[in-house]
Amino acid sequence: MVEAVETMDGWWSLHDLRTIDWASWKLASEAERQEAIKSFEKLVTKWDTVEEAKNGSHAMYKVVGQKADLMFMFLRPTLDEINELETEFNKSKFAEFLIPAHSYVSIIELSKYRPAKDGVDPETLPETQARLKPILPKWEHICFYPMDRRRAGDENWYTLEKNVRGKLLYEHSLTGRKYANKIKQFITGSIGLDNWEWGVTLFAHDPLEFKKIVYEMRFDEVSSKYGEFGEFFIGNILKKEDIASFLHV
Ligand code: VOV
Repeated sequence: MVEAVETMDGWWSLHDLRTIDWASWKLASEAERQEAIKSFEKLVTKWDTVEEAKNGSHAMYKVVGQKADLMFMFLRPTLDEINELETEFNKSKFAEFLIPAHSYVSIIELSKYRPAKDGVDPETLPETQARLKPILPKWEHICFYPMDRRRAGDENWYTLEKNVRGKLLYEHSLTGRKYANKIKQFITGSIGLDNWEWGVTLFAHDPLEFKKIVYEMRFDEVSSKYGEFGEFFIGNILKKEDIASFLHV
């Protein structure tokens, strides 16, 4: 029987995408719009406080294209906290002008393909803990997409021996390392949690780097033979201080 791989699981994650109902936003009174903006800013301040206390993290982006207008990525220690956060958001004045566009539930995941060094469980290392409970970068651009590992005929990831999968992922990591300082990647696992097996969230200063890394990785065996991809979402950062001008009509 093929051996599964053990995973190290960190903070829970929610990608929450919303479309702004611009028609009702424009029909609202100026006082109502101001109330909605204030409610949104208040929430962001609360999320910032959680992040400062290192009890979670968030990212907030304006989506390019018509799939949504806003993309949030929330990280919290428990699924309950994720749920509380989205419910509080849904109850806010601002949410009266938002239409859910898409959501994705997963958990920050690292896998244990490499044998433990000197018998030390990697999960106990501070650097691993920092990667499992990361503070998301506030870089200018985000790219999010879900993916699966193929399970078809001879191209079946789940019938490959663990050491073969480990080797293919090691080769994948070599391509990834070329993008150090250009791309920050967060892999969230969603097997048993959502429709795809992993979520890939990338941050970049230059959005062209998304195309470059994804293109180059398409030729790595782990992607060319065993990668299946879902919808892509691309966004530009929305800073708290720019909320009012972004929503100005
Ligand atoms: C920015 C660079 C970068 C780097 C350095 C990097 C490195 C690594 C390492 C070392 C490992 C394995 C151990 C672990 O940490 O789990 C992984 C794992 C993984 N990756 Fe990756 N990846 C990157 C980037 C990166 C990208 C751009 C993609 C999308 C691939 C594409 O074709 O569109 C991706 C996917 C994944 C996935 C889905 C997994 C989990 C697969 C599984 O079967 O378990 N990844 N990845």
